[in-house]
Amino acid sequence: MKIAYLGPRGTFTEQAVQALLAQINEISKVDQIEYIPKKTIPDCLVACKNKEVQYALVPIENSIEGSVNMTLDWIIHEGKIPIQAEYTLPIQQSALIHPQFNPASLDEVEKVFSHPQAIAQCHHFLREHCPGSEWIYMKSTAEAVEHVSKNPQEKWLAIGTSIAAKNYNLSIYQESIQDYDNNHTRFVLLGEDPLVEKQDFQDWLTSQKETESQEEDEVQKSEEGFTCKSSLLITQPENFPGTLYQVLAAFSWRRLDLTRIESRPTKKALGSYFFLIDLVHPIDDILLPGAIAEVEALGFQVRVLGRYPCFFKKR
Ligand SMILES: O=C(O)C(=O)C[C@]1(C(=O)O)C=C[C@@H](O)C=C1
Repeated sequence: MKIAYLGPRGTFTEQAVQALLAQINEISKVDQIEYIPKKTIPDCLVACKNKEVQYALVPIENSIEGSVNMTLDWIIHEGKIPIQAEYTLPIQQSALIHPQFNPASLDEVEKVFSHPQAIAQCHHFLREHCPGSEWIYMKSTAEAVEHVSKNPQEKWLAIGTSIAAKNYNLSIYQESIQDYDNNHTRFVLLGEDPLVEKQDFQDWLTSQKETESQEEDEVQKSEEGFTCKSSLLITQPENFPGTLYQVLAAFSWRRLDLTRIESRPTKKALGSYFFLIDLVHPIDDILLPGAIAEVEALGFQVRVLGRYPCFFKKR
């Protein structure tokens, strides 16, 4: 089985894809996996659409920076590949420099390289510690680390993972430089077929709850049933007043728990939007089909982008 992810080696996405598949493998054995690094998010998704790989793992949302619009827009406009799983990874950004560059302070840094999401997560740090620096966006944090590693003579800094620092022989100047401690990125696995059967996931959850050594928040999440999600794309019939209210009412009176609502441009006209809604529910939710039917009866189109299990990093 082949899975594309945003590479090269040493990205956060690589950490996420390996951790997700390890968890899935605990639930039901998966075939031998070949991880295929791709240079960009669209490259991952196109490889999946063209069946060069069976699955693609891409970032979709960060707790500091918000949505990864490239992923959202591709899912909406380009491909009809369903979401099969979600993985949430804590993100620790590190300031990395070449071992030959020995600055007295980061004031000396002339250029900072990283992925736009990573730079955005460290704005305060960069303004305070590297005020004169130029910020240069790369396709991934690992690409930035690799670039700095190949230019020992430069006064450059990369923002990336400590694993990438090791892979490319950079020194870790400072760890955990993101502006907010609670930094998490959600990733989604896209593919035609589910990797985990419902019943297997249910059995696994039950066994997790029974394990006393479980981390507190994991147990809480499982007990609250926050383990299965549905993502819906809702298109409004026309822009008449109160449309969003009508959609929300269908979920609200059924007490369906929305975790995210977002509008994205339909790209047809200024002011024309899709609504993207994520909700958490028990694995066998019986209320959701009724809510979808009600929204459709109001004249909206509803596309289910996926109904999938959610995983997160065990501490
Ligand atoms: O550049 C990487 O290392 C990635 O895996 C991409 C990415 C992203 O696109 O959000 C993943 C997690 C972090 O939020 C920063 C960057």
